[in-house]
Amino acid sequence: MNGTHLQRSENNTVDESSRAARTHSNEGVPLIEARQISKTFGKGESATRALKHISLSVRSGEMVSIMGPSGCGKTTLLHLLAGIERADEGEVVIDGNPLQRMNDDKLSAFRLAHMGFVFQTYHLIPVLHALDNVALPLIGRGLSEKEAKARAHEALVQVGLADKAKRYPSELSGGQNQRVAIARALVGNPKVVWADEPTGALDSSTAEQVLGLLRKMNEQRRTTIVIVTHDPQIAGQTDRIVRMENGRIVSEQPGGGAADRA
Ligand SMILES: Nc1ncnc2c1ncn2[C@@H]1O[C@H](COP(=O)(O)OP(=O)(O)OP(=O)(O)O)[C@@H](O)[C@H]1O
Repeated sequence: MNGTHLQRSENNTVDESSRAARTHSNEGVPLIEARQISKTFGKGESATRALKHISLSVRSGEMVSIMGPSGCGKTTLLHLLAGIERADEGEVVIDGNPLQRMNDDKLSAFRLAHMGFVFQTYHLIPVLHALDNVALPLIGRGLSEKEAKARAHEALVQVGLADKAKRYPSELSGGQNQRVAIARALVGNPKVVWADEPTGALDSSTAEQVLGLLRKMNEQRRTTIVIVTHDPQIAGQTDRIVRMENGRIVSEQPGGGAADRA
């Protein structure tokens, strides 16, 4: 990653960051590159070849969805791209950084500095209220508690939940918890946000709201977003739909998001 750019983004307010993002010089350049990656779980007769020589390139500022039948390898692909799991073969390069050359500590630090995550089941810490959940990645990066909380508050404003800052996950609805998770994903101004079935547990109107927030993040900050989804309505609003079957990519086609931008 370009350290100078990143530092500048971290010091910006939300409005300044979107202005900086619009003039982002890397726009359209590949940010994520997977080259011939494969992954097998287990050994011998019980082995599952989850991914078979997948190559995929995602441009900076792009919003991409990954679709396909259950068990075809979508989550595994997301985990390999994000460095949550390692490929058996091939390589993943994020903004010029080959993930497989990093040891586990470096990889964790890289994820914390440059990536945000949104999961179907939110993955919020139950004993922390919304503000502290959102502040957590910044505390992990070494920001002071005061600074982290100030930025977390801004992020909660962005997702329309400033008034719920002191609520615990158990006191919020599914949609509200997912908005807190999105605030947590965006608070550090990451280059890329990975979202695994972010609307899978939500009703359709709440799902639309959540997708709207991801799209806003993508449009205003030019955050690159990769979404795994079963929902054609969600995928249809992204720039590109990547379809998988049986551990392979079988097609790629433009989604409605690309047309909206044109
Ligand atoms: N940790 C694991 N150990 C063993 N097998 C695994 C593991 N993780 C995934 N698999 C297998 O790898 C294949 C791909 O799984 P993956 O979760 O990536 O599919 P998916 O397309 O995301 O499915 P779904 O849409 O149901 O979430 C499946 O056959 C799954 O059972």
